[in-house]
Amino acid sequence: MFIGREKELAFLESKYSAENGQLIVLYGRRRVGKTETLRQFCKDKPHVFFACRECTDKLQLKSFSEKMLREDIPAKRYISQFESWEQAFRSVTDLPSGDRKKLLIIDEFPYMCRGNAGIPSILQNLWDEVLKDENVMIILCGSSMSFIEKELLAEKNPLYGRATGVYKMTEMDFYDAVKFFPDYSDRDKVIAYSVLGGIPHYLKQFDPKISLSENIKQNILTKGCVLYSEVDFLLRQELRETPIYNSLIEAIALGNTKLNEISQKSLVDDTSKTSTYLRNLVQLGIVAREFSVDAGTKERANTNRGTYKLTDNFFRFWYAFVFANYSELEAGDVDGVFHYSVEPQLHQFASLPFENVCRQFVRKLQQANALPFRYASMGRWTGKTTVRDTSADNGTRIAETEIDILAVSQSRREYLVGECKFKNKPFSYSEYLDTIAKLSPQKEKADFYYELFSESGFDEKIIEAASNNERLLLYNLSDIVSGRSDIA
Ligand SMILES: Nc1ncnc2c1ncn2[C@@H]1O[C@H](COP(=O)(O)OP(=O)(O)OP(=O)(O)O)[C@@H](O)[C@H]1O
Repeated sequence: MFIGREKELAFLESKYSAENGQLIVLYGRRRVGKTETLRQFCKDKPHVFFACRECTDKLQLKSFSEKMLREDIPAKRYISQFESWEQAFRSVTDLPSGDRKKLLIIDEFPYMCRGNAGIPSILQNLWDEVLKDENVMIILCGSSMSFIEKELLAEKNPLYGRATGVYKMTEMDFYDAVKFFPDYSDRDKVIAYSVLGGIPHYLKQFDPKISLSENIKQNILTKGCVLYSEVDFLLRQELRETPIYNSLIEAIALGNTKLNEISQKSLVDDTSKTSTYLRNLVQLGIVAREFSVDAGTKERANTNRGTYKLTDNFFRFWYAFVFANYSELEAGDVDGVFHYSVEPQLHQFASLPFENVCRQFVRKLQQANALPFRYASMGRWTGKTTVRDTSADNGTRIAETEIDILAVSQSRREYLVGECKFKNKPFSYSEYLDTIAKLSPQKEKADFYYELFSESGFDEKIIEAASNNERLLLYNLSDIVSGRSDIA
């Protein structure tokens, strides 16, 4: 069953119905669902779908010719193979499609270019000369992010400026991801998303008919299953020096977030080298460099600033529980690892991804105009604040603090402070007071709203406070997971 991807399909449809030739580049990390989305898009349209292989240029041209000459085009009557790529690409204009667009999809386009570096310039000449004015749509698809971003779309590339649309596919959001296990409880949906993230290939490995625990055991921890070896496979495919990347990712998974911490922990010990390696992981969509929501452009440009987080939930899980227990799992002790390592920590492990789910929920509220104001930026806030400390001389001290969600309006006169709790007890009134205290010094200058998100509800005192305060909004797990915007 095909799930989600409405935005991607709407983008492709809008290009399909536009006049003039369309040259589209669609790319994204491996397993993100590019091929499946393209198949869904073209399933009710006349089209040619060519998947490039890693092979010589001659073989590629031969396979491409066979594919095109299977269509009812004039060339099939007098040749059995195209002599050149120029001739082959030109034949797109002959594809029979009635009055619809002639649609050619080239999947794994980087393989084609690897076999023949001249392909982009052949395509560019033909595009300028003929194709751009024809009723054609050519989609170039690829997963090699560095090739697409640094070469194909770079200024020096012949195809630069020709593409009429460029779309980078990213992982599914929480709301689409949980459609892979519709019968799970809300709590298990959050935990399953915390384990697998939004990559459809990973989500698909879970059997929605069996429990979350059984799925983790059978489909991640058991040697031989797809997800057991996926991380290794992906790193080997995309990067050289996998041992170094392994130690860097493990360092981040263990909670090291700053460049020098990661450098020391992974024993790379050279921050500029570490920074280069991390950049590659960011490009692959495995790691993200985060800044406090109020960080300026100067801070963001400084390579030593920012904190690193694993954005890919599955990688985070894999390094925390598979990599860390590799010998036991290799020996087949799945139940032992699950019982002693995964089960006791799983709930706590989900609390960080839960914050991300709540941010996605806030974004939904904004899209539905269900927030008290429109925010211009939203994210985690980190900074210094004054906290109560009875042991200090004046009863207070300055401490580093974090706010899970801070949304700020364009005028910076409205602030929404969100706190997320994924735990087995209700959000308490004193935790609410702690939240209020975090940004207290600036409060007089702006309007503050509080939104609290809790897995296990709220204590009576907060519920009463919220009933008398329209600037305090409470959201339960079922509100957040359903994504409904009419509850505020
Ligand atoms: N929207 C979706 N709904 C359901 N299953 C999906 C969806 N997208 C992808 N999948 C499944 O996830 C797996 C990976 O998808 P796909 O092959 O399209 O990814 P890709 O980005 O083309 O990967 P690669 O670059 O590694 O070839 C496939 O088994 C596919 O069936």
